[in-house]
Amino acid sequence: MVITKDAYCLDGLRFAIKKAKDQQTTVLFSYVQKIDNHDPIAFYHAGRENYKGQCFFWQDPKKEIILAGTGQVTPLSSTGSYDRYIHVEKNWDKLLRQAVSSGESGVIGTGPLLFGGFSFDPEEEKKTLWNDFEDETFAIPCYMLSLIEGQSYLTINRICSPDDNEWHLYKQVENEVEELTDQRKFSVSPSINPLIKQEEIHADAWKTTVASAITNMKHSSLDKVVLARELRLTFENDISPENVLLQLMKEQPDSYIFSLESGDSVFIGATPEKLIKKRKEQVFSDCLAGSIGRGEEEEDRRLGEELLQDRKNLLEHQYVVSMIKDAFDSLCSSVKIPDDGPVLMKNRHIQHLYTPISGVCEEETPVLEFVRRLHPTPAMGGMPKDMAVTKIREWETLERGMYAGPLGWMDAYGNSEFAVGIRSALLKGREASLFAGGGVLEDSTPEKEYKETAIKFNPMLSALGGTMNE
Ligand SMILES: C=C(O[C@H]1C=CC=C(C(=O)O)[C@@H]1O)C(=O)O
Ligand SMILES: [Mg+2]
Repeated sequence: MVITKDAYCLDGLRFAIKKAKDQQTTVLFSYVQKIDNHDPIAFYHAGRENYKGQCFFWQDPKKEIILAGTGQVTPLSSTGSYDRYIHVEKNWDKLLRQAVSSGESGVIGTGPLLFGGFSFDPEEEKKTLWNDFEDETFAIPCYMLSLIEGQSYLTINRICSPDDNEWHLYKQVENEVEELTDQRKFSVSPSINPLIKQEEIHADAWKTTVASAITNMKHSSLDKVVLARELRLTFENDISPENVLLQLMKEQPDSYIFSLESGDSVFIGATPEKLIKKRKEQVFSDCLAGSIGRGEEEEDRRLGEELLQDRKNLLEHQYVVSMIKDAFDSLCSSVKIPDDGPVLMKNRHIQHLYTPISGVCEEETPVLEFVRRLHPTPAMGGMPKDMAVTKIREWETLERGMYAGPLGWMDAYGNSEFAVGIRSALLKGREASLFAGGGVLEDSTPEKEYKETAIKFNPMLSALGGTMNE
């Protein structure tokens, strides 16, 4: 990527178009500007007026990086059966090699940035629920607001061709930016949207599947499989993703809050689970598996203690730790895991066993090499990995689509972060499909797993305004 010293967007555009002319190619142009503090949901909302189906939102648990993107300069096309991680990485590298960046360059989470997600299993039989999404749905936004350490940055991205005119492009961008950053237009009032129907999809059949998975595990080398189910909600009016995001930000402040739009669908959620965070040579992941509900003070403490002592949950967690450790060991020169066992991670509706893991790798190691080796961890798939994915394909009746898949971003400066798309829902007009799964082991019971998944629906149920599970 060429970083120009141009302080003005127009100068940078001129440089990019000249480069496109000289090399008879297309050039990704990126301009970054510091702007006055701006509300990311207002930006997202404004973006949906012209770019509905092409917006995204991201907020990490520490609120280090908040992103709201709108429009797509170029979606990364899907090519069928290949290594999808290499495909995304190669296309991204190719675009960056030709890129020109100007303005405030070099700030994490600004400038050219690829945002999107991978489906859980590209070999899953496609029905209709997820037909708006590809197995890898990634794009570079036309406009992006980044909140980094309290400072707002606006990124403008464009693909420049040899015969583009800089004035023409500049005027177009200027008008669009004005519309997007006009906060006066913004009033997301938590509108009343009555719930018409709330339906658990094949709950009894799911319990039967869990029971036969348990039997299967007793007679095979399958140690763990995560089985998921669906809850479907219908509202009177179209669901507003802005309202859902606002609610999630309020209720799940310690989770990743995300939305990824494609066509008429919005994949949205508040996931507590990091898959991989990369800051140059530093990498981090979360081992999160093993769950119990929350209670009033004393009850909550007792539940936490119970979880920390529970053999089944500790084993369910341990499979995740050892798999993530192996993946880190294969790519890192050093790996750190606390040696005093898991601690509790408490969110509004649920508590989990949690072990953080970190490592140091070569700065050049592609983040998607980590994603490839990690996904799906035994918290999303099972153990052994390939066998569990095959069994999920065979046994589950829901369409997972992007649920439990890696979702996140990569910037041009060696920073990236992917979470796993759980505690999530697919919104389509008036309908929401919520997903929740649980780690099934030999000594699971279908009833307990059923209750655990019921609790896991609650973050999305609460944000959408559904009837909460106990
Ligand atoms: C698969 C989900 O959660 C995973 C993450 C944390 C704890 C889990 C568990 O205890 O079963 C699951 O492995 C989900 O929320 O849909
Ligand atoms: Mg569990």
